[in-house]
Amino acid sequence: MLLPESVSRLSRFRSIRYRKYFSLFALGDEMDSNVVGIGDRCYWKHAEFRNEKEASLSNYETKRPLFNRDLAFLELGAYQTLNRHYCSQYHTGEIKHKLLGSMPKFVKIVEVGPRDGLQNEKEIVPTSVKVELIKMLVSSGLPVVEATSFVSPKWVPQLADAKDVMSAIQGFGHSRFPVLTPNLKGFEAAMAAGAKEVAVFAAASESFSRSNLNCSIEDSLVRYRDVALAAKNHEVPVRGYISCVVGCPMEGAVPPSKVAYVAEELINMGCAEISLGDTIGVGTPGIILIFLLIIEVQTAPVFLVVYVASCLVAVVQELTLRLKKNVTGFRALLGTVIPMLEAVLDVVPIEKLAVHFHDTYGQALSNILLSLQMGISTVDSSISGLGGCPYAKGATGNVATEDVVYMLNGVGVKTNVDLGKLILAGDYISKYLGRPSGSKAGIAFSRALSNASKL
Ligand SMILES: CC(C)(COP(=O)([O-])OP(=O)([O-])OC[C@H]1O[C@@H](n2cnc3c(N)ncnc32)[C@H](O)[C@@H]1OP(=O)([O-])[O-])[C@@H](O)C(=O)NCCC(=O)NCCSC(=O)C[C@@](C)(O)CC(=O)[O-]
Repeated sequence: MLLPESVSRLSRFRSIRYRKYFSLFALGDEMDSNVVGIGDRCYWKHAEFRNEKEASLSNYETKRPLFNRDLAFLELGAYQTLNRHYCSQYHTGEIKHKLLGSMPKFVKIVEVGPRDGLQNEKEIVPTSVKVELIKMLVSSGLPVVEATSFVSPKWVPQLADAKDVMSAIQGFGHSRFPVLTPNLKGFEAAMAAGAKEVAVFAAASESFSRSNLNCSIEDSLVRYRDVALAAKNHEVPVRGYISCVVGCPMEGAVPPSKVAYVAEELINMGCAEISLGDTIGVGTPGIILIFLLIIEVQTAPVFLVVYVASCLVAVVQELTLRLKKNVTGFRALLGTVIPMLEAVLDVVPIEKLAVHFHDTYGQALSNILLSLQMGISTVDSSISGLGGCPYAKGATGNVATEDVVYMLNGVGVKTNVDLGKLILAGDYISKYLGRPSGSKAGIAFSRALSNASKL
């Protein structure tokens, strides 16, 4: 089934009153094993309302009726409505569309909410809440949940309970729980607390390195060589973060060559994975995609129009910036993420790269899609879009995990993450923090859930 057909079907579905459509849809999937034949499972089901009391569900392709029920039975309410995320799964088969041809089939999501998310909270979150959040994240199927940091509690008091968090989550599910370690002291504490993976965090900007680590880039790399050596002796994998890969809150634009330099140093000291952090969320996907998309836009309007619009905003923002700085030429039109990724790809194998986008300017999903099209298959994100770095003023949260999973479901890329359970985790932490979720998908699902409970 091709993307354009699915998209036009999706848009037709929207004409149906959404509350009822989604309840029906979810029920259709739930009843797959008993009621719906094998051949019907992979196709969109078509919900039709004959009158205010009855509805029917049919296989959209074959028009085979699946069942007719009265609405009272179909509108089972909250549980089914949570499953409305099925609407983002346009098909379950192979991705064949040429625009999506280079996308990976599976994306590993690295959840950074409990660490990156909670390190920036004004009020310190109690250990029990952190532990419950991690438990919920694990139960959603996330393969990696970054649990905490073994950094100086003077610098990040929010994570001073790292040891207690680690001891409480031992034995939780099958997820991996890496932790941040800025030096040997942190590494040793992490090992004593039972950590089996660690991460070091350098920066591509000198000023940011000093404000985050109180040392130069070179000095941080010296420390990290010690950590990497100790980790090798313990047979513990090390992830290497690089902050400010496109822009720095103090220095402005960061040259791709600086990012590539730090990436190469981290790889050479033995890091198993390099995560490229757009710490202040200024990266833009660039105009190249727009040319590509204009060719495709006639065949897949709904999906692409949204994407093109966000690219256009990015380009206007980029051009304005460049004009202000008197920079001209084609390079400006490339955006900032493509040149940075290209420079890093010269020195790090693609399978060792991860992207870590903050959503300060609303560019994170576009940048992620672009990175996937370039072949990257590991994406960092944070539940409910929590986060920011205490040493990067103005940086808002990371891209929300719920939004990333929703988008990946929509383009048929597997994550093995249960979106319904993620939404519950996001709801839990947002309620605790007493503010709305930073995830658009999370807010939409929660609203639908509360509407359904009123049925
Ligand atoms: C690196 C240091 C420690 C240097 O900080 P310093 O003050 O230069 O270090 P120091 O060696 O002088 O130590 C100061 C005190 O901290 C203690 N200390 C020293 N190390 C540790 C440790 N590991 N664990 C516990 N305590 C430690 C040390 O013992 C001493 O205690 P005192 O003697 O004064 O009582 C400090 O700058 C620090 O902890 N920085 C961490 C900042 C941080 O966590 N930032 C957020 C994470 S990075 C991020 O979020 C970006 C990322 C990864 O998400 C990607 C992106 O988006 O860009």
